[in-house]
Amino acid sequence: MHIAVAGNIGAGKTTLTRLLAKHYNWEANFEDVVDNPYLDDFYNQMERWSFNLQIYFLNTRYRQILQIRESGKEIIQDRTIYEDAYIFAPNLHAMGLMTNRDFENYQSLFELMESLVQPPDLLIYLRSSIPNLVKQIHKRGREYENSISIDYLSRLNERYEAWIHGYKKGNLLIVDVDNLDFVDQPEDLGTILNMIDAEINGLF
Ligand SMILES: Nc1ncnc2c1ncn2[C@@H]1O[C@H](COP(=O)(O)OP(=O)(O)O)[C@@H](O)[C@H]1O
Ligand SMILES: Nc1ncnc2c1ncn2[C@H]1C[C@H](O)[C@@H](COP(=O)(O)O)O1
Repeated sequence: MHIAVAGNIGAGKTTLTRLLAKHYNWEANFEDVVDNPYLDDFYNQMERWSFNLQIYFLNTRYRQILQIRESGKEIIQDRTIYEDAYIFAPNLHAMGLMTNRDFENYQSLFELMESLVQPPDLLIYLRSSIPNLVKQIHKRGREYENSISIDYLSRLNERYEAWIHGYKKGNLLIVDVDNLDFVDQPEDLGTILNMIDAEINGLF
């Protein structure tokens, strides 16, 4: 079984992935942030590093999906390849931070990869307002993320909402996280677990 957690920067994906992996005894697969060789440079100079970063994420995410399916284990994944290809990359292109030829090249590679992978059995989308994202990005305190603007987050959020609205690849659970403190309030985590239990029971 492949469960994936999707959501904008700071929505709580990594935190929830950890909690769910522990609760259900699933294996957790995280995205490559600490060892990412481009992220710091990207936030300093987006136009210069956007293509490099997108190829890096595409490569690492694709390898993750292949490994998830080959393992046959129950795995929860922190962010999907669809978010790279349907949200981040087109947003950079639309903002003039990725050239047409780089974006076409990227899309062509993604189309090939997409034809070879299966979507998750369950996608959990963490929906968050911009003020909540800003608060949680600051709480996390990664220095290179200080340059993230409200405009950038808002554009991403609009693309997330459009993507989720049309998501038909598999089962989808939407969780509004603005008023859910699953870090310090056990009953809020309980609310999410009940929602997930209902989804999982419906899968089998
Ligand atoms: N629902 C929540 N309630 C309280 N704190 C949260 C919640 N979700 C995330 N956080 C905190 O916000 C910060 C960012 O969360 P994180 O899981 O790293 O987000 P993401 O992986 O989506 O970027 C972390 O410090 C985390 O503890
Ligand atoms: N595809 C991506 N393009 C640009 N930036 C990305 C992409 N995927 C992740 N990121 C960034 C956003 C954050 O700064 C870090 C970690 O993501 P998070 O949502 O905090 O888990 O990588």
